[in-house]
Amino acid sequence: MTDTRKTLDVDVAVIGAGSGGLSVASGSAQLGLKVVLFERGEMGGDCLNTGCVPSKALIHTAKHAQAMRENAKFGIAAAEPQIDWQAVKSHIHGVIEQIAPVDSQERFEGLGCTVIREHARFEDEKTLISDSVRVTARRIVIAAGSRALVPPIPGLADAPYLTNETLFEIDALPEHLIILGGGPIGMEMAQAFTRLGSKVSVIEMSKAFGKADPEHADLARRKLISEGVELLEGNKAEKVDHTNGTIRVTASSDQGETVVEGTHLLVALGRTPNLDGLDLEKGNVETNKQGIVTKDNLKSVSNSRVWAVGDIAGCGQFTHLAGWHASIFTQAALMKLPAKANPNPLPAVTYVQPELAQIGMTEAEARDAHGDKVEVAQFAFEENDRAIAERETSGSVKIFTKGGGKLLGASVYGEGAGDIAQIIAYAIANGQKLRSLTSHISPYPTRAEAVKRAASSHFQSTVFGKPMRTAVSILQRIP
Ligand SMILES: Cc1cc2nc3c(=O)[nH]c(=O)nc-3n(C[C@H](O)[C@H](O)[C@H](O)COP(=O)(O)OP(=O)(O)OC[C@H]3O[C@@H](n4cnc5c(N)ncnc54)[C@H](O)[C@@H]3O)c2cc1C
Ligand SMILES: NC(=O)c1ccc[n+]([C@@H]2O[C@H](COP(=O)([O-])OP(=O)(O)OC[C@H]3O[C@@H](n4cnc5c(N)ncnc54)[C@H](O)[C@@H]3O)[C@@H](O)[C@H]2O)c1
Repeated sequence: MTDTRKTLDVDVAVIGAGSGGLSVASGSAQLGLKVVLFERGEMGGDCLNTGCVPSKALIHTAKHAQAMRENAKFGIAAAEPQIDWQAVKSHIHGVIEQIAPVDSQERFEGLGCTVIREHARFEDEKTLISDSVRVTARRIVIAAGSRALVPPIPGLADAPYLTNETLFEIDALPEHLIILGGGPIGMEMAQAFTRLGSKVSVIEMSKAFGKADPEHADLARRKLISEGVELLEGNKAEKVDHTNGTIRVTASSDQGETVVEGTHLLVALGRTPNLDGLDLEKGNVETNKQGIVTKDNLKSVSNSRVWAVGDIAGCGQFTHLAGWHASIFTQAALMKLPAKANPNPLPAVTYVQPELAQIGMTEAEARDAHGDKVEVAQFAFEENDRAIAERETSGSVKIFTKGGGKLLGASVYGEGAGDIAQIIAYAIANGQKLRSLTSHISPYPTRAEAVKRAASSHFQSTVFGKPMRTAVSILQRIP
């Protein structure tokens, strides 16, 4: 049979139109390069269609529902919210539709990219093929993302389980949602569905919010439990079975076996890279369990034409990291600059309410690296006037430094933590020291004042200590 594929020769070929691939394609096209962008599914990838956007839209709905229950403290009659799940889904899809034009085929064609809505795979080290085209490219960027990891837990594959790809499409609110995994997906969805009226049980083999600051994770954990989430920590999911609409998960812990019965099951046990179907051996692209094996500038270790960005680069799964990767590709591959993918610092925000934000090193990582030199500057929202006015005072800002005020990382737990933490991320990224967080006028009353107050607390003893008091008293003699 004759091969009728159209042949294209381009500067940059991108596999995947998610957060990473779209940023690579738009940057490359705007630099005047010839770009082909392959997407086999929806433009926008996970973040827009099945990840960040629908989850945050759902979380916001749930926040409103919870506010109704808690209204009495503001002098408004509290009420149990009536949830119209179909309307909630319309809200979620409305949000996706509103953002979708930014990621659309039309927009990228407008930027000059050739968009091929097909599955791409390697033919050889410099060629990609899909059903209708054969593309040779100077640079090939793999941005094929990841999907929910479904481990070989006996019975799971045969059970009617949900993942982030199906969760936002369910017909009715779950009566009892069992969630496997207490990471960001599990905990964000646990709080949201509990607030919407589902009974939720989370089965987590270790600790929920396991990557967060332990003190802040504990506050977040208690908050979710107080709202009704059943949290089974230290419980490993070992077996799943289902009959007549009931799903049973058997979990094991040091105390023995527990069986949890529910109506729905969400698998949130981490992610696995979308490596299959790419014929990576033909492209001589080395992989491991995390994804494509790259150098520290994201270039493949085995094929110098190939680069990896986003989840498939195997070094974290965040939309902002995928965007950062795209900028590293642009600098390293296109501008030949010595850019490195190691983000400084990487923010990780879990959008439970209140939010839980981690910037750069955790305290434990800081102590591992710098031992006793690590100091913690902290300020609690209990003493923040805005937090008091809004009656949401849980949490604090914690900033981790080493001798001389070098900023290493921070953890913020509290309302708006993701926004507040950006001030610290900016300071770290620009090589500023702790003192720099005290040198601006912070508007009153804002929660972000807590950053300045935390940083200032570090200098309290210097500013108001005995030597300074003595010096000031002497200076008062000067007329
Ligand atoms: C429920 C959930 C909530 C999340 N919330 C957040 C959040 O709040 N903040 C945050 O920063 N991150 C969040 N994330 C993570 C974030 O969604 C991902 O890190 C991000 O989408 C990764 O972007 P990517 O470009 O690497 O991959 P993706 O967005 O997955 O895009 C990859 C694209 O490649 C396409 N593709 C794959 N193989 C091929 C092929 N062979 N040919 C053609 N096309 C192909 C896929 O169809 C897909 O569209 C969340 C994830 C989930 C699941
Ligand atoms: N707000 C955000 O930025 C956001 C939100 C959602 C997802 N994400 C990204 O998606 C990634 C994946 O999230 P996730 O929550 O699916 O994964 P995760 O890897 O962060 O958490 C999975 C959890 O499952 C537990 N686990 C594993 N096997 C188990 C078993 N057999 N029984 C019980 N527990 C088990 C692990 O201990 C872990 O705590 C995140 O790491 C993050 O990068 C980000």
